[in-house]
Amino acid sequence: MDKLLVEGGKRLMGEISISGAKNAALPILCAGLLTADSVQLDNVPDLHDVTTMLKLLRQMGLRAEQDGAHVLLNGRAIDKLEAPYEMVKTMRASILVLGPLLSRFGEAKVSLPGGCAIGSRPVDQHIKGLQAMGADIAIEAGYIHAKAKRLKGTRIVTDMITVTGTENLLMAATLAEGETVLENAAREPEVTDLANLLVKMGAKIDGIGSDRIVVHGVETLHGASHAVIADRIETGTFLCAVAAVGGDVVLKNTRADILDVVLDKLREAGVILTSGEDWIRVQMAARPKAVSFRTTEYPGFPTDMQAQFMAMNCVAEGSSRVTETIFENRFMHVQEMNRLGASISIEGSTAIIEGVDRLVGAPVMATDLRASASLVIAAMAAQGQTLIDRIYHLDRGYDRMEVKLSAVGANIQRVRQ
Ligand SMILES: CC(=O)N[C@H]1[C@@H](OP(=O)(O)OP(=O)(O)OC[C@H]2O[C@@H](n3ccc(=O)[nH]c3=O)[C@H](O)[C@@H]2O)O[C@H](CO)[C@@H](O)[C@@H]1O
Ligand SMILES: C=C(OP(=O)(O)O)C(=O)O
Repeated sequence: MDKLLVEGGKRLMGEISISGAKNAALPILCAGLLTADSVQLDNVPDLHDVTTMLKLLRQMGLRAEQDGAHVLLNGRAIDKLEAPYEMVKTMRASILVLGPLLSRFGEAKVSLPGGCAIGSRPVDQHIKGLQAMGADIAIEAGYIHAKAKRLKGTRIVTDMITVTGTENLLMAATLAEGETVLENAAREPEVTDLANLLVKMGAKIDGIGSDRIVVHGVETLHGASHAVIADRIETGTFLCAVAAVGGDVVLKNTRADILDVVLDKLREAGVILTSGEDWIRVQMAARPKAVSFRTTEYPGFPTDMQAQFMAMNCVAEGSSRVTETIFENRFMHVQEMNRLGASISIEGSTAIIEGVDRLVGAPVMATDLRASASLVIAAMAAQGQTLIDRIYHLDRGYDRMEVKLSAVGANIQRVRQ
């Protein structure tokens, strides 16, 4: 099994190119199920989750040709309307095939995802929305089995804001009969990116980027070309790395306008940031100042950046409070950071971090995707060597993270033990 061996204490200098967003690429690949024409995608990141999604879509009969960041999809010959447990268990985003399959083919069978390290993560809102659109849904032997001759537009108010829930219902609504109103919709930039592709495919959507999306169903969708939006979480992860260890790095192929709150918090920590249309420069010469925050839905502070900021706070001057409001169990990195000498205690959904003068390398274990990234940052800020186990979590969502960081001066090696 692969591990990362990190020698800490190196400053970061140079340029990093940011990949396309995992959380946009995954729903966008599923949108290929909605048409018999070709969908041409660019800026698709090279990640295990993308590989898993392509495998899942191919076994349904979707043709997918991948050449680096280009992916060409064709949904003419789809003949299997099922997402099996073996795939869904390795990637929860597999649930995103449910809406498109049901809407275009009138049937879908998708394994229930089950819980994961960061929380129970039910999909009841996806089911509730599709039922409101007239789907007949049975839960049998761990599978969601959904049928509908043709989905019918309606007004859906989800109990909470859900990102993949909004995406599933949005895709389903494009081919439904009549008007669907999605109230309490997620406003994440990745939802907007998906909606922009759907419009290029002929979907009629109003309110894109707002919490009230109105979809006027059409009979069929056609092919389109689209470049996946930059990964704001990969961007934020590298910004936190520079904030924690110091340096001067330019992040290319990214956008500052989808990272407002994250950039504000970094400035509060003492980081110097400048940006242009598709780049962000991060400079850090001093020890960071501790920053407190609560995670919330976009445009608030993203839960997917919580662990990486905590790594920075571990070595910051002063104490901070970090409250997680989206997932009930997203502090699995705390024990591991404490093994490196951090001083973090947990009170309910709040972590209290007392910044320490130094962390010291030790063996640690990654428990989920962003926890893994936060351990890489903590290890880079620590003295000596840290061996990070279970990095398959990291590979699920980062495009060659250790290669990109090593190119700007980090000392990180992938080892097989
Ligand atoms: C592939 C993808 O895009 N993943 C992102 C997506 O996950 P995902 O879409 O799974 O997260 P949601 O936005 O759905 O979850 C938000 C909250 O709603 C709850 N919930 C959600 C749906 C539902 O039917 N019932 C329910 O109770 C969840 O358990 C969670 O507590 O948004 C999360 C929140 O920004 C991010 O951390 C993930 O990186
Ligand atoms: C939680 C995440 O992803 P997923 O929803 O795919 O588990 C993430 O990207 O941090």
